[in-house]
Amino acid sequence: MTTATAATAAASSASSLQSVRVVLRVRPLLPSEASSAAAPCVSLVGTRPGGEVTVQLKDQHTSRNECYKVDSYFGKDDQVSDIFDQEVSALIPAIFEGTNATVFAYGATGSGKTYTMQGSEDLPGLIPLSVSTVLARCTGTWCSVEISYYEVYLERCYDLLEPKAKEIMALDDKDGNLQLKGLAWVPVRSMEEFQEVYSIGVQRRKVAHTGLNDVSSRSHAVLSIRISNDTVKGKLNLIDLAGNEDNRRTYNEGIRLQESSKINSSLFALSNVISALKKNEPRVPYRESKLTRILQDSLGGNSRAVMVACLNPVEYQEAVQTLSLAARSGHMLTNMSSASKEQTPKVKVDMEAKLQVWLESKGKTRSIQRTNGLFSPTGCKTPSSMSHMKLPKSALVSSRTKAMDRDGGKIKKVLFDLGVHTPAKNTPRPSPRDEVKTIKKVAPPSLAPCFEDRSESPIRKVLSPISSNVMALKQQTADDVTCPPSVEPKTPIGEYHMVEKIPGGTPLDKFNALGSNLKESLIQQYLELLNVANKEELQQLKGIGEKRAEYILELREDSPRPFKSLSDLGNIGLSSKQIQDILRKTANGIFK
Ligand SMILES: Nc1ncnc2c1ncn2[C@@H]1O[C@H](COP(=O)(O)OP(=O)(O)OP(=O)(O)O)[C@@H](O)[C@H]1O
Repeated sequence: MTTATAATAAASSASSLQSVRVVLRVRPLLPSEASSAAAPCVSLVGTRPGGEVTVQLKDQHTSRNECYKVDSYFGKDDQVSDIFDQEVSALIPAIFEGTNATVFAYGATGSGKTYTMQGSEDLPGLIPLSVSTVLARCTGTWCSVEISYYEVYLERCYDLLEPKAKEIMALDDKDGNLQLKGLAWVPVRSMEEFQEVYSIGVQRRKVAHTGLNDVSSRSHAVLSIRISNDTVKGKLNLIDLAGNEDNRRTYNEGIRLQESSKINSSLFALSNVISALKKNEPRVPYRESKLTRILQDSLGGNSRAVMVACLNPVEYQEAVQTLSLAARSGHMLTNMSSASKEQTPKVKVDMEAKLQVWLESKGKTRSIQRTNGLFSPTGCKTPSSMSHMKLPKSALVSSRTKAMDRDGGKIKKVLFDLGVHTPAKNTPRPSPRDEVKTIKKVAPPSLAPCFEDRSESPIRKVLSPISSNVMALKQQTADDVTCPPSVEPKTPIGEYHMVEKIPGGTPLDKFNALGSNLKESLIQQYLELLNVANKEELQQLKGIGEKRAEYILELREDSPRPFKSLSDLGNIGLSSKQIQDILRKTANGIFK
């Protein structure tokens, strides 16, 4: 057992008490990634016996870093069987008492969700491990086991066990209970039977090659195991969610972009549901997406859930996005590097996630390079950091690719060959030669190769009084864990003070200072207006239409003052050029 698993072992007894546990799974570097100059962005900084684990995300290109708390952590040396033993197996006895449970793998595309849920021949995932455990428990009893397997694709449900992709309808019965009309339940009595049925379904699932994953899942796939005996029926849902996608990186177009927009909005809806459940809110928004609708009887109430948040260790932005959405689920974000930072980053991240969903639901994407590249310390990417954009084919053959192999029209039984799952200590680990070890450490890149030349950009000049006041933030401890200090650019908010005197300055210096202060004042007033104006007033502002005004009001519900600096305008989908235009027109208006 590794250090991380030892720390989480103590937590496993506590796991049965929580309704939603969030566990972090960081996959190893793939051979194709190991050769790039990327260093891991995630590290374990502290554990508390029987309690949470603190992880730090750190961007190697900037000084930005964040700490999050999760219920447990599984690193590159941990196996899926460790996750099963410590987090999932505890859910199984409850389904024999009629309680439903859900385990879902959540994360960006290529972060290892399918690897974790489905696994491979040699290293079975949580799905086969769960089925074998359930079957073993049923041996010698009157209990029957059935499985269903379906996917949610473009907001519609399709049965993966039916030869012709049959659509399933989610309906309420007369008692108000959810029924998935048309869904096939197939009895399974052995792992062989399960393998046969499941591998056919796996091949029917919609996957496609994208810019980030050779075999990217385009749907959420739900494998349900239902047990029934004379008195009870219980269900365990095991869900391989489609990856949260950043279309700036995937280069998705057409149908891929449409898929991606639905994927992202349904994941966002899922995080809203979990957030509402965690906060015990009276209304849980199950009906916001098909995914949450079909999980209505397995999320909430006395059901229990485990969210496995999967991370690619070299993708900082993705990691932030994954952990912040998981944090929206009421679980994680607890510590930033200073008291003053405590609120802003969460708000920013939530806004980012919201904006992404909002824009993508309208078929648009936003260029973060254009907005963040100018204003944010995270936006300046070096060519080496962009090397992930077109990955060569992975040297590892994905489990799904293997599962999709055909041999003379006959489906190969390649998913796994497993009887009953044995505890982790007996599970064969990969031989040392199979382990991916190469993690390169690189010197921090210089700022020179940034897309935007900060010193020359006209808007950068306009913004210089704001973005230059970078200050070191105070180090803060989270319980006994310390997150390293960080710096964050801050925009002064509130009273604006005109600099009246520049000691020793020439009349021209004074005049230039006045101009710069006027610009700053204008920006501050504009931001302030966005923070306080009502919808009608917002609509009258240049560059803010009705939809954007509504969106601003929505953001203000989450955070009273969401606009603290110009970079926050990126969060309402305004590019740097648009911001520049707005400010220029506003300034022109003054002199009319
Ligand atoms: N723990 C791991 N150890 C070794 N390789 C892994 C691990 N996790 C994932 N991989 C490899 O990483 C690649 C991407 O994994 P996977 O297909 O599971 O991602 P995903 O999150 O399901 O992506 P998508 O959302 O696009 O379907 C695959 O080649 C897979 O074999």
